[in-house]
Amino acid sequence: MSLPILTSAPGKVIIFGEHSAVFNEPAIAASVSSLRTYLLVTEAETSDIVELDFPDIGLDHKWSAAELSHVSMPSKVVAIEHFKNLNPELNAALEPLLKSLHGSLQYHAAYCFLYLYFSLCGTRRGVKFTVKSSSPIGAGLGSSASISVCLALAIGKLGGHLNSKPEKLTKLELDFVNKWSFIGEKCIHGTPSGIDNAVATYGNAVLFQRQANAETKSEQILDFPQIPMILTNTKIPRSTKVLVAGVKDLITRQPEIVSPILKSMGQLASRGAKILADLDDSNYADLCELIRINHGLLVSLGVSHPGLEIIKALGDSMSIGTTKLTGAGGGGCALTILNRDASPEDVEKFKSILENEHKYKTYMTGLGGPGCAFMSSEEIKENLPVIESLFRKQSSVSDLNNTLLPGKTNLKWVH
Ligand SMILES: Nc1ncnc2c1ncn2[C@@H]1O[C@H](COP(=O)(O)OP(=O)(O)OP(=O)(O)O)[C@@H](O)[C@H]1O
Ligand SMILES: C[C@@](O)(CCO)CC(=O)[O-]
Ligand SMILES: [Mg+2]
Repeated sequence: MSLPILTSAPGKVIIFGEHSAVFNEPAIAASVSSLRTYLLVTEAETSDIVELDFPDIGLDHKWSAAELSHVSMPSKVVAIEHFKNLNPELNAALEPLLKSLHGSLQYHAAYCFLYLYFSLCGTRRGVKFTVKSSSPIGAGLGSSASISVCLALAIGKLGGHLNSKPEKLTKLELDFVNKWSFIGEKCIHGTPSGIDNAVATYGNAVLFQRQANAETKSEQILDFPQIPMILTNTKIPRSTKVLVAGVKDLITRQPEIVSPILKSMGQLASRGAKILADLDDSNYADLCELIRINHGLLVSLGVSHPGLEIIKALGDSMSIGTTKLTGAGGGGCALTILNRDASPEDVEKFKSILENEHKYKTYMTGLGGPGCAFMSSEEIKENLPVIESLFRKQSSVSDLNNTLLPGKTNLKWVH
């Protein structure tokens, strides 16, 4: 596909089953309609470099043709070969390209990019990749999966793997994006379950389960109910990679105790899926009860944080709803499912205490909605000045959403 290329993918909220999903238990997640990542691929200033411009994490890096020439492409573009273990030769070859990057945010984003770039289109030079996100980064709402999906789709197109139909992404193409974005997630956090990239690829909501043979089973939940919910970002930084590794260590130390907890979490997700398929006044309290139990089990795995417990304690003491951490925990976000009778005044008070006293950020966003998408080169070219201005450092989340949010603007996205 010719340049420019523009891709997008949503963030997600895990309703049931974070952490247990990594250990092959079922889990439920939904895409978040208004929190998305966008990737623009354009010609670089010179024809012999590859440039990353990721202003959200302060990364602007150029690799020269000479540096890139030391890495050879893996011989076969078969995702399954990278599934269990990332390719050790490619990893070793990428190390010198990554050594000047600062901190884990930049390192992991660039590693994910380079791995997909060399696997899917490694000889192309003179390209610049710019990423902007309206989703908070490293906060439990699937930012790593949404950037991985944007990269897998754009690089898949650049490498000529995904150009079968101009007017839609076929099922096979979505499966390709899902597989390669899972590999991108592996670069970012080691042992992902694959639930985040599945939701970011296919959209809507999924009942997901990783299989023992590393394959995944995800059932789309098309009519996901709009559960009245507040998402609160504590802004406490954390890393999914570190938290997932911590749970693995705990299982190794306490297998008899922790394995049944993970099993219980899987049961919560299965039971939750049945309730969500038929949610009404009669079973709403059951849903809230499952949410409360899931949070308690996550606390027992050691992945909560005092900052998340503030949200839970406030929600409980105001009797406004039921709170559970979402995503990997350790900071980041919690969701509060509002009680049916929560008054608008109480909801406002709850949000205002969190925002003003604790300096947290709250969101009320719809769940479900489109997965990954791209824009045709013609559509981008017609709107290039506007689109390029959005990818500059100073553009805000509302600028991004006002102009680019799929389904909400006049620009045509292809799904
Ligand atoms: N907009 C972005 N620009 C650059 N890098 C990003 C962006 N969004 C995410 N990333 C990459 O994703 C990493 C964050 O991934 P991490 O899995 O820790 O958090 P998360 O995906 O937001 O939360 P969770 O996995 O719990 O849902 C960052 O370190 C960075 O490398
Ligand atoms: C913590 C975790 O379960 C969810 C992160 O959003 C990790 C994963 O499933 O990959
Ligand atoms: Mg992540």
